[in-house]
Amino acid sequence: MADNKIPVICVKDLYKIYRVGESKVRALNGVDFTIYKGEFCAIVGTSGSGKSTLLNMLAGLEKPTKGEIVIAGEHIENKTENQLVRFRREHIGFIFQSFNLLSTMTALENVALPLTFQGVDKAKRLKKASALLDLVKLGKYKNHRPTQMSGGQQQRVGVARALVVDPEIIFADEPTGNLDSNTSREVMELMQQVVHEKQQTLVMVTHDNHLASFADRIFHIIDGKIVRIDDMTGKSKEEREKEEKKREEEASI
Ligand SMILES: Nc1ncnc2c1ncn2[C@@H]1O[C@H](COP(=O)(O)OP(=O)(O)OP(=O)(O)O)[C@@H](O)[C@H]1O
Repeated sequence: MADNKIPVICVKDLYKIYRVGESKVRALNGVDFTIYKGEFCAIVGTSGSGKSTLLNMLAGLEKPTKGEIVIAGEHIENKTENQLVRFRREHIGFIFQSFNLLSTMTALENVALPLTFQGVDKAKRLKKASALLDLVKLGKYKNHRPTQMSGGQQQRVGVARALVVDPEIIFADEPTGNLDSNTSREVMELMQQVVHEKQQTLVMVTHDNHLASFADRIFHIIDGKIVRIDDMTGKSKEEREKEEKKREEEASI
């Protein structure tokens, strides 16, 4: 990460309280943090800890009960639905667990699709999509449809599609949930490399400590609160694995 840190996501005193009948669920219970340009951050926690709620708030898909969210310099908590649609289109890329690729389109067409919405002309769209598929090492699969590719290859198409519009910020929700461990590692290393090269900002939510260990910083969420942030910046793969093992041992005590 650069020395001059540029804040990209600032969250202040964030609460999300759901009412279920007579009772209240504090899905987010006072969350504060800042994420900087060029960072890969993982939000890790068990099922029901509040990860998806937090990601939905950051993406403006749900309104907080209380608190502030500033993304790329703009407060998003008070934006209208139309403003949010435009905001997401201009600043944010999404990578989901289910790849959400269109089955009737080739890999190239799937990756080029988001550029259509930006009004980019066809020749440019295909050129850019092609370069992205080369980047995710799918140069030979440009004309394959999703059903003609493995799960890992489809996920890499999903990564290429999220990156094709050069989003400042990428949100990923369990991005390798359907993949085996080797393919997961490949996808994570790819995301790590691309985010650092392009100085984008990646926020990933996961329940998996091993996946989280690929991040620069790991935010641990329990019962709607960030209880600890581990800084892994500059640590080697071996050091990360050692720390992950230590965390697992601590968790089992
Ligand atoms: N729409 C809703 N109405 C009521 N309660 C909700 C709603 N959405 C989430 N919750 C509750 O808020 C808490 C946090 O849920 P959330 O989905 O954010 O957890 P999570 O960490 O993403 O879990 P998982 O890994 O299982 O997806 C849980 O107790 C959940 O039951």
